[in-house]
Amino acid sequence: MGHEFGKRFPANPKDYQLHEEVGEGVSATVYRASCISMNEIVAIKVLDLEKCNNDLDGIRREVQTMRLIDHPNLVQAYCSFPAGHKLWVVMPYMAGGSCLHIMKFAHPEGFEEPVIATLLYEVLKALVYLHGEGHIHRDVKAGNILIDANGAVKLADFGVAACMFDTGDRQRARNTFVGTPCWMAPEVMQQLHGYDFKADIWSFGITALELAHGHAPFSKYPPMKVLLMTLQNAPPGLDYERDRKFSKSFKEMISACLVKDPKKRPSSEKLLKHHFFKHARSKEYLARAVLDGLPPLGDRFRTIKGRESDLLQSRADEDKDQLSQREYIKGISAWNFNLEDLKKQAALIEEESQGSENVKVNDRTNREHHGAVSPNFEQQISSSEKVDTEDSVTSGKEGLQYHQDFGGLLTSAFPIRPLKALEGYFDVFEEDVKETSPNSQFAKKSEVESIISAQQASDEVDLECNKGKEDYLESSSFVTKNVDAAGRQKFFRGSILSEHALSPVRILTGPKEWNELFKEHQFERNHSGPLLCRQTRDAQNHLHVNVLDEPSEGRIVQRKGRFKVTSTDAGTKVATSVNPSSLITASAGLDATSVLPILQHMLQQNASQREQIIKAIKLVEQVSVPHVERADYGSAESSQPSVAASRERELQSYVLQLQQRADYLTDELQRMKLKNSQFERHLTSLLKGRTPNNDEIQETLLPH
Ligand SMILES: Nc1ncnc2c1ncn2[C@@H]1O[C@H](COP(=O)(O)OP(=O)(O)OP(=O)(O)O)[C@@H](O)[C@H]1O
Repeated sequence: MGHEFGKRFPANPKDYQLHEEVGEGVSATVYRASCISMNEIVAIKVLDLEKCNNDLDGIRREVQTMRLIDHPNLVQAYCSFPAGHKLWVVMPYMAGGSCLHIMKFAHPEGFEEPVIATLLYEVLKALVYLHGEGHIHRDVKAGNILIDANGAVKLADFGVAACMFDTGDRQRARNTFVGTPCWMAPEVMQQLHGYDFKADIWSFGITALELAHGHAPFSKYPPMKVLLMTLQNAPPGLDYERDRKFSKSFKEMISACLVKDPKKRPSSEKLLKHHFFKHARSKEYLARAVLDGLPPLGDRFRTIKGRESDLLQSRADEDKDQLSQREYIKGISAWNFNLEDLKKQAALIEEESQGSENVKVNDRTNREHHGAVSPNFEQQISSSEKVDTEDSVTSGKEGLQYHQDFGGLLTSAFPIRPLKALEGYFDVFEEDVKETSPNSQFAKKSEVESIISAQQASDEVDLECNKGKEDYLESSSFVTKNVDAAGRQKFFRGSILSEHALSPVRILTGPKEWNELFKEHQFERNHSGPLLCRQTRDAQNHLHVNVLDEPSEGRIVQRKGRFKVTSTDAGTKVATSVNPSSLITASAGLDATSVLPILQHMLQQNASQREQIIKAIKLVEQVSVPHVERADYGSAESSQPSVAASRERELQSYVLQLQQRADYLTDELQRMKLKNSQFERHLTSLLKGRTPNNDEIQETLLPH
């Protein structure tokens, strides 16, 4: 093949002498080497086939692409050949190393603007060529921008490059989840409509920020959180205040690249004409500005590696969320996701507000300048910001707040099917994704869905059944009245037990009332059918919250096939309480992956409590009837009025007690039913892929 100067490089390991290591990726180690016969320094990338997870097709593609491309700004392969279990790829030696390494070594705060303009201009020329040839690079980042001893810039690493002209399986592969999270375009994460070369433009914009700051946006967060933040936050950008040293044209160029709608991003060709690139300078300038005074690449590589291993050592005992930083230091890449790490990191995702605060401030500025955030994302942002507690009263507040917290939590944590985005890349089974997807579009007719619809149907019947009780409920003192903005009366039923102490006794004056009560509760038994059915099925499917499971690994809050999310934090909250209201409070602080199982757990709790109440009512009925009969019999038999009177008083007091108990149980049952229907409505609306609005939330709080 031999591109350079028409030379043909030998395809035999014996013709090369490996020197020091100059770079390391997940699947490969790069050495400075000599081609003995040609007396030339080259770089040899030694790909460990065993570490490549049998992705031989991927390797073949990488090598093929590297050999076919022919552009001064792309690292070409001179030749490649097997050596034992390894594959050697011979390529030009880029003595300056990667921009990431240079930054780590000498520019931790990033480069000056003229350097950035020069680097990016060269990279962009490479992209124009690649895109023109129908390739998407898919891994544009500082770690893949190499500089040679003369200051020439080349884009490297075609490990995940894809061809736009691929069809069939290869086209499907093109639409999979590859790249490095911080640099990955939202549409690549989403996998809704596939993506094209505009994905590289997004990564290019992120790389610009990386070169400006020394690190990519969100780089301190775990990959899973990066995904969520990229999807839900407005695009990152240069801050008009903090990044004052950078020009307006630089800020505008980045803004143009980091538009969430790929259609609104410029093509590489168009971007090349951006006035920012007028600041680009010569390779001589770059060599002077960046490489002067740097030790040889091998030495730098050793120093950086040493520093990193020291850092890793000193952080060995640190908290798990430091993991992301270490990943970044290692140079996290498309190929070095550790599935176990990722799962753990996923479990560590906390509520966004804290971490994304800075970004959001910045985002606002960006949004003003972008004006191009897709409506979808705007909606996601605003829905998570939506909070309105004005018309809630003490008892209702708790429930309303919960609904808002819960809705917000889910909206923010599941902006666009994160598991769907991970499908095919991590070992998340298709059926797992369907099961967990809040959007039923991805599920056939999921079990949860069918249970919900069964429950809804049963709720409708229940509404009919409860019509007659409205008066009773409204007159009850523990139905808290409130007036909404439209002047309608709203009723919030509190769940505080002390309220029941104040509730008026519902006097059951005769067998007719007892009968009615009995009928009502018979109906409740039917009503609870689907819930019990769900409990059984859930138990079979291990969908329940395993409160006491696997303590050594942290609590399992979700077990889905092989995808297991663990969270010590969440687990503690779940484990310490089985009281639904405390679960509600706890859930506000949980990561979203754990909310649905908690909700299921609460529903199960409600169902079993309901069953207990019904049993208790039956017991009360059985106990009370013989007593009444005995009273009648006793009074008929007795000829002594005083004995009869005292017996009657005794019985009356007993009946009263039973009535109070029955009342309490009825109320309890009502509350449980109310809670159930709230949760079910929530679940239904979540399955329909939207957050209920305030009216719907309030409606769910009304007694039925
Ligand atoms: N031709 C070269 N000359 C000098 N250094 C190189 C060359 N090619 C690669 N490197 C160095 O080796 C590192 C790893 O190379 P490369 O990115 O190709 O490996 P990889 O396993 O594909 O990496 P990744 O983990 O990013 O996928 C680069 O970041 C760079 O620092």
